[in-house]
Amino acid sequence: MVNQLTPQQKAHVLLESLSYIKTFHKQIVVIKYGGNAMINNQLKECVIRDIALLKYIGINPVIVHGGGPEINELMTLYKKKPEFINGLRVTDEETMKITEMVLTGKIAPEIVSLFSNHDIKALGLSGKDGNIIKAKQKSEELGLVGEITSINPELILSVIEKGYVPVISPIGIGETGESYNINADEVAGKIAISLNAKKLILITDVAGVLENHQDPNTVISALNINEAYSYIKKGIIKGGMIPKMFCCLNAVSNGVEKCHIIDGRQFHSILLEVFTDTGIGTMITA
Ligand SMILES: Nc1ncnc2c1ncn2[C@@H]1O[C@H](COP(=O)(O)OP(=O)(O)O)[C@@H](O)[C@H]1O
Ligand SMILES: CC(=O)N[C@@H](CCC(=O)OP(=O)(O)O)C(=O)O
Repeated sequence: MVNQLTPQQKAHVLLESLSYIKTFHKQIVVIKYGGNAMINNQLKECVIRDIALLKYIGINPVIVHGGGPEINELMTLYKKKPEFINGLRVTDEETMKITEMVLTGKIAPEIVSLFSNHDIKALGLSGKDGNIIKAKQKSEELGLVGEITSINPELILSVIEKGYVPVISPIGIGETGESYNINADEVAGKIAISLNAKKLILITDVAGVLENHQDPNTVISALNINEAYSYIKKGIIKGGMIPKMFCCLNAVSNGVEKCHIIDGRQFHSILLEVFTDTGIGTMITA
């Protein structure tokens, strides 16, 4: 499982995992698995194996998955041009159907199957199931993009209680049962808060928050709320990283101990971030 690690890294992972098991037994860790980190099958398999390991040692992972690139692909197949405003997909009725097909019809069942290969029982849940994610329209121009109005953690907690790994698609349900498309980072942050999760891990396609985002060797390994705001003010944190950072800041301001932004393109990034002192991505705390 940890073949790609150096012997020193392996030893460190083992030692750290012993103290981790004590601290984290039965604790909930919410992991947002973004679409950009799903492109390579080998990496996908590796992410699932690492999460399976967390489950084996008694941690309760909850997955919130994305799938932006696959939604783009299916839209293109249907001759629709993906369009974004501030990182959010403009979602008309057809796009909403495509989004649900991809997220709850394809990606969630695929993740469930990958867990099943490791004897882990996982359950795909649309955010609509059991009113997990209630939402309303965010803005006229974005169409069916949802703003979360409430999270009902009941169903997720009972699924965890029964020993399953919940795999949640970022779809919300409106007042009259209509579907809303919601950014997966936003969903992961709100679900982490509602579950009183110990940690929120956002898996993305950059090495972490970078001081100079042309240079992957400038990862900022730890940030607190004040530092994060100052990086946003200075324009160092920008674009797609801003909503991600706000999700983390909101989470750590509301009881989640630590958030991690890590690189899904790197093998075993979850284990390296969680079980080593320095980690490999960016850790955000209050
Ligand atoms: N300081 C920064 N460090 C790293 N990435 C940054 C920074 N500022 C902006 N970004 C941008 O944020 C992007 C990550 O956000 P996004 O593409 O929305 O991720 P995802 O698809 O995983 O949700 C990076 O690819 C990068 O272009
Ligand atoms: C409103 C909005 O933009 N929703 C996202 C939902 C999926 C997602 O967030 O996927 P990634 O994490 O892979 O980007 C979308 O339609 O792409």
